[in-house]
Amino acid sequence: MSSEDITIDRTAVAEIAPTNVEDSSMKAKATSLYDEIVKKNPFFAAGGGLMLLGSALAIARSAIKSGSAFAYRQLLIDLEIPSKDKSYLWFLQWVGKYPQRSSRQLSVETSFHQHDNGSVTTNFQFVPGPGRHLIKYKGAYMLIRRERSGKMVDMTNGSPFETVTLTTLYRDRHLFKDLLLEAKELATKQNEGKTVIYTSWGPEWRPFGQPKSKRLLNSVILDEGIAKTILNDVRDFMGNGNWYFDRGIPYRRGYLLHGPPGSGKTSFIQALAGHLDYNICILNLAEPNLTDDRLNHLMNHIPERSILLLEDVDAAFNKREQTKEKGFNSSGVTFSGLLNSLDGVTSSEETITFMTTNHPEKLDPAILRPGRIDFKQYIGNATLYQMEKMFMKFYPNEHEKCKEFIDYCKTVDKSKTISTAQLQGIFVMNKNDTNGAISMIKEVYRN
Ligand SMILES: Nc1ncnc2c1ncn2[C@@H]1O[C@H](COP(=O)(O)OP(=O)(O)OP(=O)(O)O)[C@@H](O)[C@H]1O
Repeated sequence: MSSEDITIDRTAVAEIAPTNVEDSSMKAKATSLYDEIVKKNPFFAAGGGLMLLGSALAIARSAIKSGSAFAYRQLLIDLEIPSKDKSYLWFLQWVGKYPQRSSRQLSVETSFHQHDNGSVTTNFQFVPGPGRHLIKYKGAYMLIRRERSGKMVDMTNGSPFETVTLTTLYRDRHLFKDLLLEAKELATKQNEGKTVIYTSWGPEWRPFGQPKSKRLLNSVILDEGIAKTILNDVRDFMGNGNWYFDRGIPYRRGYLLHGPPGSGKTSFIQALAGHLDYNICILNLAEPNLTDDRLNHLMNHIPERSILLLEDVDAAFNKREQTKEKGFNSSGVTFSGLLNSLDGVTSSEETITFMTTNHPEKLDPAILRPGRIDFKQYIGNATLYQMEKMFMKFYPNEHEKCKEFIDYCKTVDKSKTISTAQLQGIFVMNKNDTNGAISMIKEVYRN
């Protein structure tokens, strides 16, 4: 080190020295102040200092917490799908088939698939069970949380309420819509060419079993011209939406099919729904725990593209009689409840309601007014026309035997009738035996 350096250093020391003197006196003051406040103060001695320290830490922790919640809100986005929403089942089906998925908690969903030849296969689908799962969708990671509410149980069907929450980066939020549309498309594709039959589960409509292969319209044999007349009327109604809207008339039409049991009323309505590419919502008004409120709610929440079928509509007209064993023995639906529900259906889509009854004489004339029932059709027991058609359907090419069968039926007293369901039963029991079918019908008529 040169002498010049030493000189400079000394000068620097000389400059700094007074400051250091000031500093050390300040430090001494601070120390004595600290001793005064902290060491000699009984409050601090009693742990107040620790309390202050704890509070400072708590504040810091809550600041970190709210900071991270803020960051979460800014960076991530959640989508909740409750089990009551339509898209819930679509999503579970979709994710069950999604390949890029990592889940360790699985739930099984068993379904039966009926093939066209009638055989049934069982399918097990593994869907994410309650817990956390991760998927990668269109390049974005999504966390799936499926949660079951332990306390809240859906009283109508005993199942716990569930939610699925999807979480992803805020910038990928548009993918939620893509994903749900994809799930809906998949569900629709699975139902293509099939008829979904909905039944009521408490206040909601739920698919009953797997979608069924469409029943061909001509497989239900009604008396001459009836099927065509009904089909034309429904088609005409469906094609005239604007006419109704322009005149402010509710866009709905009610049909009543009445007649003896087993004449094909329900089968025809199901086949008609399939023919029009509609699903069907079936509600039996004789159901003992169906109330006016439930009926009203269900009728106002019909799934899209569905025909509503109210079976045994006369049940609403039964007098409430009390029996010793069962209390009130009629259904919970009242006549005025049914009328209100029929009048109150508010849907932007068309509403097609079919009603069936075996006892039209029990219906109050109030239900028969247009707007409630616009089209009434009797579907009776088998006529000769239907007998011939059914015989030829079961035994194609057996023209001779068909003639023999019909000739015999012509001789039978007109007061003796047989339902088409009974007739089908005879043919089913004699699959390849026309003689067996002929002798069996003779037997039936004799008794
Ligand atoms: N006209 C018909 N053509 C073809 N099959 C029929 C016909 N009528 C009845 N069947 C068969 O009989 C069974 C019962 O028919 P369906 O339930 O449709 O009768 P329904 O008139 O609705 O009876 P209910 O009034 O008791 O409800 C079905 O398997 C159906 O296939």
